[in-house]
Amino acid sequence: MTHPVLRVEQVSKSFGGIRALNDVSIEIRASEVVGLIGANGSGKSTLLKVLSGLCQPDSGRITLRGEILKLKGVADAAKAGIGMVFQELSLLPNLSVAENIMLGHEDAALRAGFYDWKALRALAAVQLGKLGSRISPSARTDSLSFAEQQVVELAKVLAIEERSHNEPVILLDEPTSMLDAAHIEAVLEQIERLRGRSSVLFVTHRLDEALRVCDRIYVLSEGRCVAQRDRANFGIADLQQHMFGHKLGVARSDPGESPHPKTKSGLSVRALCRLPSYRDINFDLSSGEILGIAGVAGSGRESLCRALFGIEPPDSGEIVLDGQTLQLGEPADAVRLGIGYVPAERRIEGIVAGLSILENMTLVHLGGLCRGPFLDHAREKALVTHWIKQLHITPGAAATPAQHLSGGNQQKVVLAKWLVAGAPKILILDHPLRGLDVGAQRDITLLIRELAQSGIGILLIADTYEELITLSDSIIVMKDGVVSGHFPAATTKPSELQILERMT
Ligand SMILES: Nc1ncnc2c1ncn2[C@@H]1O[C@H](COP(=O)(O)OP(=O)(O)OP(=O)(O)O)[C@@H](O)[C@H]1O
Repeated sequence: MTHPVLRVEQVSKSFGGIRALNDVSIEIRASEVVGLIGANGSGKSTLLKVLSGLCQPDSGRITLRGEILKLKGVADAAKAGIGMVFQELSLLPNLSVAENIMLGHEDAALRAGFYDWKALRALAAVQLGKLGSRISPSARTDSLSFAEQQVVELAKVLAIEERSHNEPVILLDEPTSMLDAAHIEAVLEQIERLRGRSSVLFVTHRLDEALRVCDRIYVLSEGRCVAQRDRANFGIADLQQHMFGHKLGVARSDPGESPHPKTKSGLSVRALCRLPSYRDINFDLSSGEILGIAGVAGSGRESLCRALFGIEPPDSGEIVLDGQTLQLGEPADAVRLGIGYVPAERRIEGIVAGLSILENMTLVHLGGLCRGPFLDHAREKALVTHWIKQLHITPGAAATPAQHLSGGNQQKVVLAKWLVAGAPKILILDHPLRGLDVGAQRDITLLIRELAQSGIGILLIADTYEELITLSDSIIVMKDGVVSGHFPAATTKPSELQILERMT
């Protein structure tokens, strides 16, 4: 067995009264891919922040290759050979591949005070070569495909190898959570390539991914490390048992469940067009129906959803709700008319970081929570407390600032925002399960069904084909800005959707 490269011993970290890490001990051996999984709020990101120098532990010891490690910031971590790849790509699109890979370390290519561009490209080519890549170092980054950009991102992290004169330790924070199926595959392939060049700590909510690429897996629960085993000795059910203390049932439609109470009321979209994003879009969404939209990034589906919430008005066409033609100049119009929107980019569009859970949940509905001219604080508090409990939001104090919540818990707050003041007529859900642990995914899946059962029409963009098929009643496929097909979900297979999305 190889020796540990990185050893974390009894590390603790608290934020106010919250113990985010409680005596956590883990180790990563040379050339090993180690998985780190846990429910939302279990401490995964906090551990990565400690290891990348973004925050200091309160107690405990970290050693790297036998030497005690004290990190005052990310620059210290990079010097020691620890690099982090964040959820989203951090490359500068208008720079060349070589400039991105060597960013911050261009002095390695300085000759008599001038940049030697040939030397810079050669240094970058060395990093790309480590991953067996043939991408040209002089290519502009925004001319590359997503998968190629991901290779550049990893090559950039691998460049710390020369600076630290050691095999790097690479921290991957949910690198697949924002991606569609094809891109997830590309990232998992890159992780396989990293094995043997570096030691990797891989955080993911997708247990099947952890079981596929990791040699060993650690499970965190409420800030403690509760299990650690080789991949071969774990199964999905065991992992869930350790994460939640019990096995989870599967949130599938019960075949005996009565059909959604669909009615003739609902949303109709006619000849909607916004060039170059989409054109001639037509569909109906009845009350109580869940309509899934399949399509790859750039198919126009995100832009279409934004039009239906008044963020990006269409050039032409008609949006009709319950027989009334809507003029959606801005999101406030959509909210007033009963349309809710849970965006994919919740941390940017969904959450106001400086406000509390309570303020975030009630922000768009204050009018509906008033008794006469005054805000009914008791009712507001009772509703917010109800949804905190219903969605298992932790920490559960309504006054907690939203920026102190883990990513998954922030997401639950954004969803609750549309539920506190009575149901909207139409709810647009853009990747509603993204970033949630498997338990929360199951809770939200059941909740989405209940919302549809209660008569809300739901327009859904999902992370995976399976999620789209399981949740939807019917599915439209968008390709290059037009609707290329409309199918009942029950008889559609994931492979068919994949072909339809990419068919030319
Ligand atoms: N800056 C902060 N201030 C206060 N509390 C914080 C802060 N950062 C994290 N926490 C709390 O620490 C706990 C662990 O959070 P962390 O983000 O590490 O969880 P996580 O496992 O990464 O969750 P997720 O899967 O949802 O991203 C949570 O209860 C969170 O609310």
